[in-house]
Amino acid sequence: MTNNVKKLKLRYKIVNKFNIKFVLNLLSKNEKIGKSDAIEIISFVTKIEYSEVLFSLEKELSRKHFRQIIKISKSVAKGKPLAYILGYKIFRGHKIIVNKNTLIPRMETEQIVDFANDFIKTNNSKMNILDLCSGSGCIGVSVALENDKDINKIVFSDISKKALAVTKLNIIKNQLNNKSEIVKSNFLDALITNKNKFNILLCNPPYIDLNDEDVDSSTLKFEPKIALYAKDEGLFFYKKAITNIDVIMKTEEKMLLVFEIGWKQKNDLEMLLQKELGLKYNWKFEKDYFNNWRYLIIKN
Ligand SMILES: C[S@@+](CC[C@H](N)C(=O)[O-])C[C@H]1O[C@@H](n2cnc3c(N)ncnc32)[C@H](O)[C@@H]1O
Repeated sequence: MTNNVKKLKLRYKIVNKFNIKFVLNLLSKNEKIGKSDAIEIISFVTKIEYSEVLFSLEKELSRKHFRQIIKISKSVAKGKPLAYILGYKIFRGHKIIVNKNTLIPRMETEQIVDFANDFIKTNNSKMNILDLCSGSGCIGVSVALENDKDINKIVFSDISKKALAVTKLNIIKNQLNNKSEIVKSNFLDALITNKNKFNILLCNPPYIDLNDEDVDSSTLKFEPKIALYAKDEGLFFYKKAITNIDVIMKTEEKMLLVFEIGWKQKNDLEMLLQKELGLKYNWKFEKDYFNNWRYLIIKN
């Protein structure tokens, strides 16, 4: 027997006996595949719950599953976001459907839901909520799932028909149809025309300056440009929202607005708020878990 055939036979033998531990080890050798991605891939292919994968290390994998895992891992190693391959992203523990027409929900954005949850818990009345620039709908869906009884209605709004189709899938999958509405709108335009008014506005708008060259290459290559960039050094949508608070919010009741912001935008936004709002409403900025200024919060 030649050496090569021996090697092949040996490989075949190994490849027929691999378990999850072996595959995790194999994937960990590629620095472009994070551990959580590796677990997510194994979970997706084997249908073992994500939380159970590390308790199933001795479980043997079929050749078919092994091949699928390797195929997905190769795409991830080449830079394709895992969420687009799997068709979902876990956001606050909720499985959110995504595709190439929606931004992949980010960890930073999860905190917006915390601000909303705190506000809802300290106010008794049933809330009307706007998820503005909804994309996949991750923010509004999470708020609805986490505050079942205290919500009257959630409006999901975006300019992209294709993104709103994904929002719709997430609403249906989570059985939120009876309290959700979808409005296609160029930012606030259609909402204002419809005379919609809200207690809570949550918004992660496009906020990258058109001239910013410091954008992650995978984001640039795979995620929709319309979800990323905004005019006026990235401030365009904040300006529009701030100057329309009285039109879009139920200012006679308790109100909350939360915006995700770029980590370099706090100073510019402070000047804008001083100019446009003065002392009319209270505002503050909060940091994310990475210690970056990430949220603008406005209340009455
Ligand atoms: C940064 S993404 C946020 C998506 C989602 N809320 C999230 O946090 O993952 C911004 C979203 O704004 C939408 N968008 C861009 N321009 C818009 C406009 N003029 N009016 C309304 N939505 C817009 C994009 O389609 C995209 O879905």
